[in-house]
Amino acid sequence: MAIQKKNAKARLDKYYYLAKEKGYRARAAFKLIQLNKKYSFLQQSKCLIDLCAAPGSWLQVAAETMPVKSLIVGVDLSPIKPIPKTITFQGDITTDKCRATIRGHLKTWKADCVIHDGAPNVGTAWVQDAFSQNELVLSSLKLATDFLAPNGFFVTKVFRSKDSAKLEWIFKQLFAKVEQTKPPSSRNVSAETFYVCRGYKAPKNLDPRFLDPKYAFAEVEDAAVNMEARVFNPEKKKRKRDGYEEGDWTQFHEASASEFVQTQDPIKMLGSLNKLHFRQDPDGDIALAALDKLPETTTEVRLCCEDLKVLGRKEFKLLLKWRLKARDRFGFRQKKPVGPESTSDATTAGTKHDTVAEGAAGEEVATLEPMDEEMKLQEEVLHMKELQDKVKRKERRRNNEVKQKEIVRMQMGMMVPTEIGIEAGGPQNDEGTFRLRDVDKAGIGRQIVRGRMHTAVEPEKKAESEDEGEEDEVGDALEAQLDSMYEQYQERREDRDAKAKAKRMRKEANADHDDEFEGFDGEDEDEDRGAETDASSDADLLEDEDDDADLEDGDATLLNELRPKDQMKGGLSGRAASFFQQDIFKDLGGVDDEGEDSEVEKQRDSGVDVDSPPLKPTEAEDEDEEDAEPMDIDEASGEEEDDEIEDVQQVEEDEDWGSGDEKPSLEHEGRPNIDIITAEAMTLAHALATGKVTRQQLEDDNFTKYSHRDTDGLPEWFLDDEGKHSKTQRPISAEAAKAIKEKMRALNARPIKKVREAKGRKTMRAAHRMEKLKKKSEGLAEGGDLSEKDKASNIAKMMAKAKKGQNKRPPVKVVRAGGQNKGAGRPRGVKGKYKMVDPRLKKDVRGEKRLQKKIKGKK
Ligand SMILES: C[S@@+](CC[C@H](N)C(=O)[O-])C[C@H]1O[C@@H](n2cnc3c(N)ncnc32)[C@H](O)[C@@H]1O
Repeated sequence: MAIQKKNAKARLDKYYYLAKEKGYRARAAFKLIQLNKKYSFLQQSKCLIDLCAAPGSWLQVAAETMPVKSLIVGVDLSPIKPIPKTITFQGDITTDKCRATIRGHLKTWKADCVIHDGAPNVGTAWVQDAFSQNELVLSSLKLATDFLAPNGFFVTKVFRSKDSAKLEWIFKQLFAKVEQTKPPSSRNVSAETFYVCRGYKAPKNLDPRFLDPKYAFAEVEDAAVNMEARVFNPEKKKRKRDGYEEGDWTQFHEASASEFVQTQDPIKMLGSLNKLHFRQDPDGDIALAALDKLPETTTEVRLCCEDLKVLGRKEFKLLLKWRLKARDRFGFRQKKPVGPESTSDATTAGTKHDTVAEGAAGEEVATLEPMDEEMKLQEEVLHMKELQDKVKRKERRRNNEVKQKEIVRMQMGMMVPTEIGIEAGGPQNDEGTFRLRDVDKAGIGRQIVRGRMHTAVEPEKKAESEDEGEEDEVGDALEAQLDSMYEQYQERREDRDAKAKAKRMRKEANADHDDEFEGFDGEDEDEDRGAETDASSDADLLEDEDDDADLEDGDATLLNELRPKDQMKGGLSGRAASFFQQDIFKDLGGVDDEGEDSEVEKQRDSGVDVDSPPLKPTEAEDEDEEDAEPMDIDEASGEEEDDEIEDVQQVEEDEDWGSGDEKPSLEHEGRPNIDIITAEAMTLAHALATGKVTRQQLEDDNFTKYSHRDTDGLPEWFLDDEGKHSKTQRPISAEAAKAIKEKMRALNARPIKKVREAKGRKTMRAAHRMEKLKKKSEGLAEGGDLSEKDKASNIAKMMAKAKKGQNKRPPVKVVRAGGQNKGAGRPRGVKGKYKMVDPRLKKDVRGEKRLQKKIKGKK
């Protein structure tokens, strides 16, 4: 009794008290809480079935953890007191009635989770208990297969026994992931463990035998017992944890010695028996009697037969030898002819069965065919090949992953196409796109060696390109691919960034404008170029620029093409050239003069705006992230400035500049109205004006690596990138920088368009009012009844009123909240501004005022 009390006390651990404190019906609640903490299956489920649920602590946990309005059904042999948000009923989970009842509760639903904590009425015998618990698990699994939704959970308690491995195997066939775990609240002394099975595979057809305990727990023939090991390695004894073998309810097994001699499987007999006897039965066994009398049946043999369980390897050997001799005597043993084959068999077997096999040679020992040398080699080769394939597959997978990542990065705009080439080569191809071999293939290498990149004017190139047509095609395809990728990148960028789009459109507009004046189109150029390349060489063409005018049309086109675009039409850009072709410049000597031209060009290059007066930077320009900020003097440069000038002009035409006198004239006394818009230009102008530099020096200084840059044939992305970073750096003085800064500040200080408009509207309204007033006062003055004094005072009053009303704001109407003005929205019949007040607010305000008065009075 005392012992019983002690045991009962030991069971009242912290979980017991915790369960009491929290109001759970059993400490088992914490097992589910801890399982759920690890696998979070309750939160994910909207429908749950609790098998063997009484007294209901798991149901309590499920009800408080699962989402609201979840369907929770519990069943047990014992009645369950009602639990809020759950449906419970009494039933045996092994019966069809229980299945039908669950079906009735679930209707069309499928369970996301089936939990099972069943325990049969234990206590009779351990093996029996474990078996029935496992049977119960199979029954619960059967129900789970009926009701679980695909990917559902099955959580079950299993008692550790020899069948738990079989159960685990079954779980693994039905679920994607199976884990065994023991929550901390499960007592260590208990053999219970829990299986959490995730991802129900929901097979369409399931063999009923699969979940039948008869088949599921059936013993596999002799697989577990290794008789050979028992005989040849008797010293190595395995502890038998399961107790007696299934179906083997006696401890002692014996057989007659004659049976041992006659058997085909002596090893099995020696491994499983306890004794070989020589006892004669009443009906008699002649073989046994003969055996008993045999001289080979020595006392040692008899002693060994007495207790086989204590024998060692040597003794077993002795018994086997004795058996063979006896069989010889009885004529059972047919010796095989001794040949090389049998010898090799014996040797092979010998290695396996040691010396015992020698005695058994030619009769009972299983023989293995030795592996042929050639086959061995073949197998090795196959193995190597498999290994190689594996490595290749791994490599390919890695490459694919890299490519995949690259694509994702491209799609997310994290990578610009300039980076693609580098990575496109893949991990193996470190040199990537920039391999010299590829460059050479495209013929670019030879051009670089000659010191130029232009491809159109090399006659020998044509021949080469015929030979290397295929290679060029590859290069072209690559280039086209890069171009299209760059276009896609630009489009994406424009979608994201309106400034980029605005910039592109400006650029396009300018390009169109230029084309308009250049007077030839690209296609013609190409054709002409094709015709002329054979006959001309760079050197000839560049030798004498004065001969340009004498050349035929085709030659002129070709020459134009060969020069940088900036130098077209007398050193001016197409647009500038067309500008100076106007009639008004005809009589001006300086315009056509080359020196003048180049001067203008250089001024343009250095930021001197030859066409327009100082302008306020346009909104679009301000926004453009890549254009230099007005204050950002360092970043301004030749080529960009060229763009800048044209941009401003372009917008200037659309801009509303207000009064006409602000609109700049394009000319000043027949000459271009020159203004200085950058610090570089200001510095340059200052240096020229003060004679610090001469024109010659200026020209020399302007001859830089950027002067004759040939951009034809270069991809757009490259040019864009170059335009951003590769710029001429011109010197600027501190004074010039300061002056430009001041100028920009003054420009920025101008009111914005909207403010100007508002002011204009105000002025216009005032003018209207004055007009009205004027008309009224005229009427008053003409009225004959009034005296002059009255007329004057009336007019003065009217004027004063008008003046007063000018600044007067319309009154704010106070509306009482509540009644018909309940709720949101404008109160009915109220126009203009209004303020809602309620009686409470009024009272509060009054109270506040009274209080303030009191405080003041006391002071
Ligand atoms: C450990 S209790 C379950 C405790 C429960 N999980 C809780 O949290 O309260 C085991 C239950 O299994 C039930 N059980 C055993 N065999 C059953 C069967 N064939 N059908 C239904 N319930 C069964 C028992 O009645 C017992 O209530």
